Amino acid sequence: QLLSVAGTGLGAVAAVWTVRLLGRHAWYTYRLSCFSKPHATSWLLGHLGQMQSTEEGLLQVDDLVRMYTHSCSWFIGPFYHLVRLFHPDYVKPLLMAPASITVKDELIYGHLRPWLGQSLLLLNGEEWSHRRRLLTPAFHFDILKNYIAKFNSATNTMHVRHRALCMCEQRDVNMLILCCTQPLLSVRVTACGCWICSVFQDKWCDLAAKGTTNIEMFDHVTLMTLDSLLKCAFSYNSNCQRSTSEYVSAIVELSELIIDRRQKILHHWDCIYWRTQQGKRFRKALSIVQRFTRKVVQKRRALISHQKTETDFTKAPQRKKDFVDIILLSKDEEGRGLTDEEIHAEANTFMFAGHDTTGSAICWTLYNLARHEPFQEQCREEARDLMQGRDGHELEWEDLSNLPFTTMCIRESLRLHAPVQAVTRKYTKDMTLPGERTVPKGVISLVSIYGTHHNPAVWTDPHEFQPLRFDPANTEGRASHAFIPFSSGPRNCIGQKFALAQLRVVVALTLLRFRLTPGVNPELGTSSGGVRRLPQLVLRAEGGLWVQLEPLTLHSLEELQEE
Ligand code: HEM
Repeated sequence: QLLSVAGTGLGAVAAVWTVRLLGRHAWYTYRLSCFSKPHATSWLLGHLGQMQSTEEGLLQVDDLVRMYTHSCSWFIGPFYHLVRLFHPDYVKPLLMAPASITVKDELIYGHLRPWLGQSLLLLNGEEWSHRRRLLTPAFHFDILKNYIAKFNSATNTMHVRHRALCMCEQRDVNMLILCCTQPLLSVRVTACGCWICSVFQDKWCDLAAKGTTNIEMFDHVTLMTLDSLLKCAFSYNSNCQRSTSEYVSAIVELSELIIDRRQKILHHWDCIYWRTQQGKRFRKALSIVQRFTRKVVQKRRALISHQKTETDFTKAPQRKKDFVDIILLSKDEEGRGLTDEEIHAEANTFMFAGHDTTGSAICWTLYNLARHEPFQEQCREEARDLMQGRDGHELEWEDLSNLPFTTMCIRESLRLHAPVQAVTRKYTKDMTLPGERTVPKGVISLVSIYGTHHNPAVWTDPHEFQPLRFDPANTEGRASHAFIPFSSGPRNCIGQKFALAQLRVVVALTLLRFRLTPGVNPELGTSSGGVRRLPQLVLRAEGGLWVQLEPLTLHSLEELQEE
């Protein structure tokens, strides 16, 4: 009897829930009728399963943009209602809306919360404004200048031939590779009998010297961006480009698990996810990352409290301020700083938001230049002119503004292959768009960066790589929100100057040292001209992005002093 009462109770709750869900669905369908709606599978399931994170998914966006020019509505079962926007005039009012009425929706951002916590990327309203004010100084030019040497050094590590010092004579030696138990592990014996056992990863010059000129860029470049972020955030030299780092592997694993979770609808529910294998792996990787961040922050706080004043601290010999130093010292108007918990969240966000995005931008820029030899040559000439008469192989802060053509190529690549394909928002009030259309409060607005960057109503030949679009002489009259790789408005990317600085350093140094041509994916046997784009957390390529390297200055590279 008890069971049947419980059953009736549950049935009643389910019925009320279903009626409410359908009522809500009908209401949003009515409110969104001012937007065009692409063909849906049914009145109930809508466009469920039609949005794909594949090449076909991007081609589908191209079709929507061609057909609807500025926007359309979309719904995923009766659960989620979206407005998809892909025209600057429609994107602008939403991105420029005050952050006080903007909410990051949990559908896209919720899975990041266990890792990033209450950080700038995920906060809303007043808490977000307060945090943004506190963090903005950490991205000031004066701070970014200090990072240029770290960008150079991380790039050098990616490029140069590994040098080993003979233990007894303290000089370079030719090494014999004795055994290779794993692809990366090798015991190396020097001519004089010293041995060095380490986990090595061959770098671009090593590979080229061994005759491997066809390389996949994503793995190399992602490790390089992680290496430099660790140096900038924590002054930590992880050596992760040469040997395995537990922390770096954990970050890579977390990013992969987030993509995996997004794609499995049942894994969206915490009560299911944490019981799965993936959930358990996520927890394990997370604990490694959190332990690392906690340790660095604790150490640094202790160091600061040992210094009598802030001035003493900043005057501490040799070490320039890193991201953690700055956020540990930042105070609001009332003298309030961030708690340890908040600092962990921001440091984790810095690593998450900075590594894949910049890595993707670097790979696609190099790929586009590999496919366009004359543009590549022009960038190389620009970099050579800059370095002429110099002893060093390093770019300096002042050099960055003297690479106008390279910067145009980077911008064009960010347009054609934007690392972040879309951002989403919910608004706490109705938002009016051109043509008397209204996005009702609570509906998800999906700002398609890809769609806006490939909109033929905005860009001529949108699928062509044409850097001169970004020549100042050609940008006049372009809509302010036509180019939005870093989003725009109050919640734009706080790290964009950091990313652009790193991009210029990596691209210029790479072109000074290597000639790039399109590579061949050995598994698919296709040249990278036929690459299939893969929009995940950031834009990648199925089977990787391959280029052919031709070293231009091997001799001088070998002379480079590694840190
Ligand atoms: C090419 C590289 C990058 C691209 C394309 C990029 C793109 C973006 C985009 C589109 C957003 C808006 C996200 C949203 O509204 O949901 C964003 C936000 C953000 N980005 Fe970046 N980003 C890049 C590099 C970086 C770097 C290097 C850092 C830090 C070191 C960073 C830190 C952040 C943070 C903290 C936010 C949140 C800002 C806020 O909500 O106030 N990004 N980024």
